[in-house]
Amino acid sequence: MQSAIEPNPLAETNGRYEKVQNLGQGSFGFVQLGRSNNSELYAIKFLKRGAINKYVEAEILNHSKLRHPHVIQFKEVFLTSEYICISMEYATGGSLFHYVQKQGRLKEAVARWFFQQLIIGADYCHKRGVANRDIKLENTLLQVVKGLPLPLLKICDFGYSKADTMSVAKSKVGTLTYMAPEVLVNRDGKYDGKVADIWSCGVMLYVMLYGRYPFDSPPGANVPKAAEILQMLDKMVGMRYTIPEGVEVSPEGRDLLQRMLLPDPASRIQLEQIMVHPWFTTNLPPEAATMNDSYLRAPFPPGHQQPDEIRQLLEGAKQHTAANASVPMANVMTAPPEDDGYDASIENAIREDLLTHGKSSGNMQLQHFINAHSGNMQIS
Ligand SMILES: Nc1ncnc2c1ncn2[C@@H]1O[C@H](COP(=O)(O)OP(=O)(O)OP(=O)(O)O)[C@@H](O)[C@H]1O
Repeated sequence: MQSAIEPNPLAETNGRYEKVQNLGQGSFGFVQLGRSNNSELYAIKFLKRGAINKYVEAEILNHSKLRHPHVIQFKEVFLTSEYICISMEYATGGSLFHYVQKQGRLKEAVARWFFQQLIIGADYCHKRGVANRDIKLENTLLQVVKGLPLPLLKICDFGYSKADTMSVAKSKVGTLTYMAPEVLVNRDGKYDGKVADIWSCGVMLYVMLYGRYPFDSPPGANVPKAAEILQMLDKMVGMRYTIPEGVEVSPEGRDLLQRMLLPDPASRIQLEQIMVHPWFTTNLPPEAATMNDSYLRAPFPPGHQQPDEIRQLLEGAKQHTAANASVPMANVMTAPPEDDGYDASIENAIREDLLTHGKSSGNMQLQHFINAHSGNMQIS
């Protein structure tokens, strides 16, 4: 039975979707399982219409551009009086985070199975011009497929409403553990998101193989202190990640990890190189190596929502609240508001603090790294 406090926005869709159950709550919205009027199940993410800003918009548009077996399939965006709703493929197997947590750590062959799919999915996204910027075990879902010994991996969550990197740090300390060092210190967003994704994939591989994070995240508080982030950054820059005792990983696996977790983004291994690395190519089905060429060429099916249509829908949603949501979209197209509602002051304060602490730490290697990547060459 529907509880009074559980929202059911799908009731407004005139039977297009009906709510089946709640799937979960994120920092910026909630997700429900819905059944469409042709009896298919979809995961539907609900974000408050007022929460739409340029980041949410970009991320929804990015997701809509992707069509690949290792990316959660975007279906459509629609509005209810209070929410913007993103309908997408429903992954039945939970997140890879829970899978790894349950097993403690994964055998090398199992980790490779997931990692190969992660990299092929990321390569497709990058070739479509989309960097995920929030790759982590929690954002990779599993699809159980009959006849397959292990679930398929699906990249999901294109950073809806949290594309700004330090906003992630503020909202969820855990995400910091996947963040590339150049992202942590960067002031002006001029890092390469695709190269940063490779770092995050390296952290994921490490966690799958060792059952722990390579660089401990700052403890406790919701908003981590700059000094704590600095300790983590120091380990990243010095490549001091812990190798737990008693865990055997092949030399090829360790070599790949080391190349992915290189602090200097320019020296970090690239996706094309990962895809020919001997650890990666072991047991790789021959068709997997070239599958992205076909997916990049494949046309979208008829009826696929076009970017302009999505933009128009979002624009309408931004302009109109519950009270006047029924105004036809054609009547609500006006210039986007200047203020997108995003308050960067806390993030900026943490970052400035971090850079100041780094500057005065006396650690030359750290200072050098910060100089090179903060976007402010005056720190010396
Ligand atoms: N396509 C999907 N299929 C199945 N479950 C999903 C799907 N998308 C999201 N979920 C589940 O819904 C829950 C909420 O997801 P959501 O993306 O809103 O937040 P989150 O990623 O858990 O947290 P945050 O927003 O803070 O990163 C999660 O448990 C997630 O696994």
